[in-house]
Amino acid sequence: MTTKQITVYAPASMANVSVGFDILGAAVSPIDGQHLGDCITVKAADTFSLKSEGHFVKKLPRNPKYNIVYQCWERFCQAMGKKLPVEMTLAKNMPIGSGLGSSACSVVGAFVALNEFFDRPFDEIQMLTMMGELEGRISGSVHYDNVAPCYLGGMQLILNAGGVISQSLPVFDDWYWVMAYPGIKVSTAEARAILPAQYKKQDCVDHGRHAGGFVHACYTNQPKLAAALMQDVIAEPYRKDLLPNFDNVRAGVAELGALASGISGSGPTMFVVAENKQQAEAISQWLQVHYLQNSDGFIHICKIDKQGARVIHRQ
Ligand SMILES: Nc1ncnc2c1ncn2[C@@H]1O[C@H](COP(=O)(O)OP(=O)(O)OP(=O)(O)O)[C@@H](O)[C@H]1O
Ligand SMILES: N[C@@H](CCO)C(=O)O
Repeated sequence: MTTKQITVYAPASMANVSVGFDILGAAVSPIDGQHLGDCITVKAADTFSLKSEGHFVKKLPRNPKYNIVYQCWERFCQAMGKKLPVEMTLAKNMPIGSGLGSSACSVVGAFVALNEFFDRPFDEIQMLTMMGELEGRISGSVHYDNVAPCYLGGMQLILNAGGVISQSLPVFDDWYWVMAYPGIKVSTAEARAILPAQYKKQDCVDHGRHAGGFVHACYTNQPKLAAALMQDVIAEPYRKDLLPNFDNVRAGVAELGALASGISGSGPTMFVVAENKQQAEAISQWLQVHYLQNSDGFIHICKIDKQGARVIHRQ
């Protein structure tokens, strides 16, 4: 008899996308088919256990109870009203504190794997609510701009009104997203703590124009206008010093024809938008030399991942 087992892949995500601090995020996956995200397996067992493996496992908390996957299991059991004896395995393929939604990958992967294993007791809203809660424990406040795209795929606009948490935006299918992780860590909680508590009126007006204009450009299929509006007056001016040589790197990729560039989530990963594959490859090579800081760093040429978290193995 085979033991019931499910493995879920939860993709990386880029929160904010420059124009939508805490309200916009997109899932991304490399065009070469590699997995950029965590994989979580849930298997039938007599007692609960959690095992972690993968390239970035050494960066996880030593005590498994501090692993967010353990806390997701506890929260899922609480929602089910009973302790669920399963063996969970986290393949930690994402660097922590990267700006690629590493904790969101673990949170989404854990909830989706448990929900699939127990034949979907929870609907999309219940799942997203629990995911936001768990992500909030780590970063200090509930924001859905990593968990929603990682779970649902595509580019997600966080609405949080009228019983709706998030809905997808149309995306520009031609765009390539070059994601460059320099290999250093930026803590989300710390990158949030350095932001001002209040903003000038002109910044609020510009932010509304950029965010509203970007959504309009997506719906009216105007890629050049959308790219021109990808500006961040909320986080980037305060966070850019956390990234290595941000202004020079941005100027360098612009010279290579990049349509836009910015900080992925709270950094230090940078995203760069290229209008074709050849340009994406040239930008990737340039970033390899000018942005990566050590051997942990990497660059992936990505497309928006429209599927989001998915079962990749079931038995
Ligand atoms: N499974 C897990 N994956 C990632 N981080 C975890 C996990 N379990 C616990 N943590 C802890 O959560 C914190 C995650 O920090 P942080 O939010 O800065 O990283 P992140 O999720 O990678 O950020 P970002 O969303 O910018 O990629 C770290 O202190 C880390 O030790
Ligand atoms: N919107 C969040 C995402 C963190 O990954 C922030 O920028 O702080």
